[in-house]
Amino acid sequence: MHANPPLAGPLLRQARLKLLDGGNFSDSEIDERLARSWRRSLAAGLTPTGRLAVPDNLTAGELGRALGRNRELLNHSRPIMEYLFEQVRHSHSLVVLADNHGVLMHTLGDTDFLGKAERVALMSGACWDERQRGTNAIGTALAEAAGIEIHGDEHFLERNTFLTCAAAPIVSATGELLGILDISGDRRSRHPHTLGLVNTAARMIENRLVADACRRHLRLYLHPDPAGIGTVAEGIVALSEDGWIIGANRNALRLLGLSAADIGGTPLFRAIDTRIGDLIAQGRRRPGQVLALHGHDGRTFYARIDGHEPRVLSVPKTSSPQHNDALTALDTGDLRWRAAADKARRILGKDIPLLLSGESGVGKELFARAVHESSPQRNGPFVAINCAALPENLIEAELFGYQPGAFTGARKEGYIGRLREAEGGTLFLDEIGDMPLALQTRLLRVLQERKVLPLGGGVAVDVRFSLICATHRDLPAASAAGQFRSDLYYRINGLTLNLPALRERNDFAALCDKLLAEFFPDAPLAIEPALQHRLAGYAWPGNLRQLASVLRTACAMLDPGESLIDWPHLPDDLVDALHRAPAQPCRANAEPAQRNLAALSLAAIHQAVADHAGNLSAAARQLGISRQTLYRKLKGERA
Ligand SMILES: Nc1ncnc2c1ncn2[C@@H]1O[C@H](COP(=O)(O)OP(=O)(O)OP(=O)(O)O)[C@@H](O)[C@H]1O
Repeated sequence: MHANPPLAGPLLRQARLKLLDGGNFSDSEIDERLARSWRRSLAAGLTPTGRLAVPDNLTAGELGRALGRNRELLNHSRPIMEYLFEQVRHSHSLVVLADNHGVLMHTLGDTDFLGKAERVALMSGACWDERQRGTNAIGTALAEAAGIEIHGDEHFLERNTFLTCAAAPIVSATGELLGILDISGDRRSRHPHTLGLVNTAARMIENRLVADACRRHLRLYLHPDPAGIGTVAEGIVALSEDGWIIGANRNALRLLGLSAADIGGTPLFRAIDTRIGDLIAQGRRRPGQVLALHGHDGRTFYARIDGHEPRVLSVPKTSSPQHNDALTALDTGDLRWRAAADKARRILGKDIPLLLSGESGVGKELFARAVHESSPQRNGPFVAINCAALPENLIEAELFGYQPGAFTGARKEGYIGRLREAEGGTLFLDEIGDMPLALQTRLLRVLQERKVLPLGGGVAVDVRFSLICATHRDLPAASAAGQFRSDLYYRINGLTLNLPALRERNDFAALCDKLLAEFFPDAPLAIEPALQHRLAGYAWPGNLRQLASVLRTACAMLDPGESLIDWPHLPDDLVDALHRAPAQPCRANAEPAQRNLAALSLAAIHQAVADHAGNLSAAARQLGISRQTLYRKLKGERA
């Protein structure tokens, strides 16, 4: 990130005159990023003196949903925006946070320098995407994914040339651009250090977000100088239990010579000459102390280790979707899920059996299907067999097939069996831990010899398929207890992946959005933010299966035209369960973004309803209003 060199006034003026005169400026006359941005603005059909075609502000409902989606970004940004505002308080400036579409989420500061129209344009809900407003610091920082200053005549639209703005991107632990932090003011108040200030503040927000997103993981806080640890310049790296980098801030990527694409697909020892076991041991021996680590190129890093307790380690999280396959389509951002998908991709087409473990309903079968669809044999069949659901007397015939007339009741033409049906594709054996012992022996033979012998004799037939097994049982323990053949266990677990329970995932909001979009692809549905926060804190014993079913039911409860899911749409048993569960603190609701009376009162209503787990009478009592008034207000908001 660097400031674009301030353009010499006459040169810029010349280029601008040509821009105004049909866009015939020469790229070499101006900064290259500015030239790219003016070209993009022209390509979007804008003219510097044109009017904004469509009013582009979000409606209150749309803004509410956008705020809900960006809750974490907002929570971590607000204190730093306040700090930033203190620094620029006397310079007639605004501190602005925009989401990754350029929509303003939160603004702080002095609007006296703005006329009425400009005030509207800089309110929460206004969109500053380059395609709508031409070159401007927020839109251009988004398009360039870099910090940038846009001053006066560098703005594309004449109407914005009274501004001076500096903006910097905020990037997640997995390398995704989350939003933009910006300072905008009157062009006469330009200060040479504003961009540096915004860049630093954006890094501070980013570090808070990364540390929070990775709080359940082993984390390294790194710097080449021990005194740099704990400062805004520190690198933060999150590691999975087996030492893979599953999250990092941009400082860490730069220090380690990595890029965002390496997150999720790189073990730490590729960058640093150390093993995860040694790190954990050192962290335990010298908690909180700074260790010296060495890069393979001889460089020394200093690091503080955090989160090295095994309990903490066993609950890891996110990295970045760099692939365009069926697994990516299921990826909603959870670090641990994504690390599992990254590992699965490494064995695609390699004849290594995959064993999926995880609680019931975490999505093992969907994961297995996505592995198949991402693999070279995706055009072959995917044959799924639930070993727990087949009657014991039929399972053998079902799996291995049989010769004509092999047993009473058999089809007279015989049957090739499910294993042979999987030829050239993937065989998915669900609940493999529930397979009877005798059948385990036969299955082991098939897997070893790659041949199937049908019941009733005949010749053994060659089979070729990829094998994925799934279980919610502890197979090593079942092997030790003699309930599962240990040789079969070793045969099927070429790679074991444990899929996280829903309560352990960090992508609850994104998962809800995905499910709602699946149920109603044409209508954007959302969950009321305070309710969503409450749902995110629930234990979800049935995991994704339960969440999908709850959301499907809630959608069915919506009145025609309604698009916001709230407490009255939830099934009673879930409301009861939430009622019994302790309420999670709801910070974002305690700090409403829209600081006007109506929004404050609505926020108070939602907080009260959430505090009483959807019990409207109790919420009304707490608020000192009648139940009917409360209901009317909730209804009125949705109308
Ligand atoms: N990533 C996902 N996106 C959307 N829905 C999902 C996802 N994962 C799981 N589900 C929902 O959860 C249900 C259960 O998923 P799945 O059958 O794959 O889980 P499982 O772990 O194999 O369960 P079991 O152990 O009980 O067989 C699916 O039918 C779907 O409704």
